[in-house]
Amino acid sequence: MTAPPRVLTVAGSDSGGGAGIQADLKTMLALGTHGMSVVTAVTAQNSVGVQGFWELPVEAVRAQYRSVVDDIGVQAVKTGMLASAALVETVAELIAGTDAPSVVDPVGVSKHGDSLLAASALDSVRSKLLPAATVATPNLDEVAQLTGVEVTSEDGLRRAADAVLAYGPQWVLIKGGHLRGDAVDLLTDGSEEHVLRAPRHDNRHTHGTGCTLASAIASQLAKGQSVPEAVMAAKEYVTGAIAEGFALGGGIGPVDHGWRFR
Ligand SMILES: Nc1ncnc2c1ncn2[C@@H]1O[C@H](COP(=O)(O)OP(=O)(O)O)[C@@H](O)[C@H]1O
Ligand SMILES: Cc1ncc(COP(=O)(O)OP(=O)(O)O)c(N)n1
Repeated sequence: MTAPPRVLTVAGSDSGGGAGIQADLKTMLALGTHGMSVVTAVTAQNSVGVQGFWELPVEAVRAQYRSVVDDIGVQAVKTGMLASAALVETVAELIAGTDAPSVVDPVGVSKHGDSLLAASALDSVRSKLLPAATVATPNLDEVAQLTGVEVTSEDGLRRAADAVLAYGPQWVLIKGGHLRGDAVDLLTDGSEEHVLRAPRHDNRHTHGTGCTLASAIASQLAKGQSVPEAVMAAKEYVTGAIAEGFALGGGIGPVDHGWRFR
C-alpha cells in the first residue's frame, strides 16, 4: 500500500474534541492524509469555554517535532495554539528549518473570548512566526491584535491583508467569518488575489472553524496542490462542516468533520 500524504499539526489539545489537535487530525483523515501531532499545550475545554490550560516545556515540543520530521517526514505543517513567546519562537525556528509548506493559524483568543496566547508573545508572532509561514490564516480579531487594523466590512479585507503581508508570510488568507452576510475570505500574496465567498450558515455550532480550515489547507498542500487550489478546496470542506455543525453540551457545538461520510 502507498502511504497517504503526511501532515503535521503543532497545536494545543481541546478536550472537547471540536478545535485544536483533535479538529486537525479529524480534518486530515477526512481529506485523505496521515495526520501527526506535536502537542504544545493541553486545554480543559468544552462547549461553554476554556476552563484552563497548561503549556508543555519547549524541550517536549522540540522533541516531538524532531521525532516526527526526522523519521517519518512531513509534506505540510500546520500551527495553531502556541501559548507563549518561548513556544512561538521555538516553533517558528522549527518550521523555518523544515522543507515543507507551513500553514500558520495565529490563534489568539477562542470563540468564547478565552485567551490562548500570552500578550507577551505577540511580538514573536510578528517577527518570527509570520515570516516563516507559507500561508497565514488570521481571523479579524487576530488581524486587529497583530496589526492594529480593524475591519468591519468586506471592503477592509484588502487593507488587513496588506498589513499582515508586511510581516513576511508568502500568502495571507484573511478570514471574514466574523462579519455579517456571506462568509467572505481574501487570499493574496500581494500580486495575485482570490476572493472566497460562501453562504453564511445560520448555525451557532461553529466551534473549531479556524483550526479546521487551516488543517484542511495543509492537507491539500501535502497532496501537491498550489496555495490557491488548496485554499479553495479547504473553504469548500469547512463550509460543509459548518453547515452540519451539531449541538453538544450546553453551549457552542463543533463543526462536523465527518460530514462527507454521512
Ligand atoms: N456561519 C458561517 N457560515 C459559513 N462560513 C463561515 C461561518 N462562520 C465562519 N465561516 C468561515 O469559516 C472559516 C473560518 O473563519 P472564522 O470563523 O472567522 O475563523 P476562526 O475560527 O479563526 O475565528 C472562514 O472560511 C469563514 O469565512
Ligand atoms: C486548543 C485550541 N486551539 C485553538 C482553538 C481556537 O480554535 P478555532 O478553530 O479558532 O475555534 P473557536 O475556538 O474560535 O471556535 C481552541 N479553541 N482550542
